[in-house]
Amino acid sequence: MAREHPILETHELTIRFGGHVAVDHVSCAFERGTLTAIVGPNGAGKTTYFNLISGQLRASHGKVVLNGEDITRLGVPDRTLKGIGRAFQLTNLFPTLTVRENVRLVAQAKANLGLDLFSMADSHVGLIERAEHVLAEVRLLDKANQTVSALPHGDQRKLEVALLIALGPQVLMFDEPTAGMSVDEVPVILKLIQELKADKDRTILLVEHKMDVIRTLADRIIVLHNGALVADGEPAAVISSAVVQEAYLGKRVTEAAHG
Ligand SMILES: Nc1ncnc2c1ncn2[C@@H]1O[C@H](COP(=O)(O)OP(=O)(O)OP(=O)(O)O)[C@@H](O)[C@H]1O
Repeated sequence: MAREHPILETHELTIRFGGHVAVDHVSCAFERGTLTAIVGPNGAGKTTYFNLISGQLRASHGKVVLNGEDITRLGVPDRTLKGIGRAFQLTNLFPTLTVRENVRLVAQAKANLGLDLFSMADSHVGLIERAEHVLAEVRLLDKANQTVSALPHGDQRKLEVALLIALGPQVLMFDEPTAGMSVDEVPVILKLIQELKADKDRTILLVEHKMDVIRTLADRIIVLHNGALVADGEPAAVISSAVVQEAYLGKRVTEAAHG
């Protein structure tokens, strides 16, 4: 069977801040329907690499290619429209509106109907249905009528994922999705990401420090170190590789990974 081209590619992607090369000629391809964890020590360039892919930062050199199209020169809104969705970037929730209204507004924006809450939307059955479908996917349908400000923190994070999904992204990017979560909330978000992963049309990139999370979710790990890609492969092989043990994981984290 002929292989499709990867959904997302970076070619020699590089950014310099003054004399410091934060992301250094990173070439990597991400296949449809896979979840790749991006790991590396603090300051390795993981978030900067994410920013270059989602458009928050412009590359000094190299390219970002989505579905075969060079999107390097596009800003965040255009990249979002083309299918790159980044979670937990901003708290975009409307706190005084209900859960359903929040998702419906995003679905409405996606449908290019504008952001007027009181426009035709309430009679717009399709948008409501779309919102409810998304809420069912993140297991929030039973809270559709609740005001966002009254939701527990974990449900607000689920709602953020719902807003992301309502945009219909092909690539979903999560930067430390469990950071700041309580022990009760972590499994909920992990299960949610696992369920999102089950949809083979979606490609997920995950920046994560916790090895147990990576082991649970990732099909593949790439390792950044000093801005450069130093390892790439299946989780077990990458975690046990000498380069990762020495350059990144170290004894302490390895112990944590088995703990
Ligand atoms: N806007 C900026 N201006 C100058 N330097 C920056 C900027 N953004 C990031 N850097 C530098 O680039 C390097 C990579 O930072 P980045 O935040 O991408 O690392 P990281 O791997 O995500 O780290 P962490 O795991 O701590 O979040 C760091 O040395 C950081 O100080």
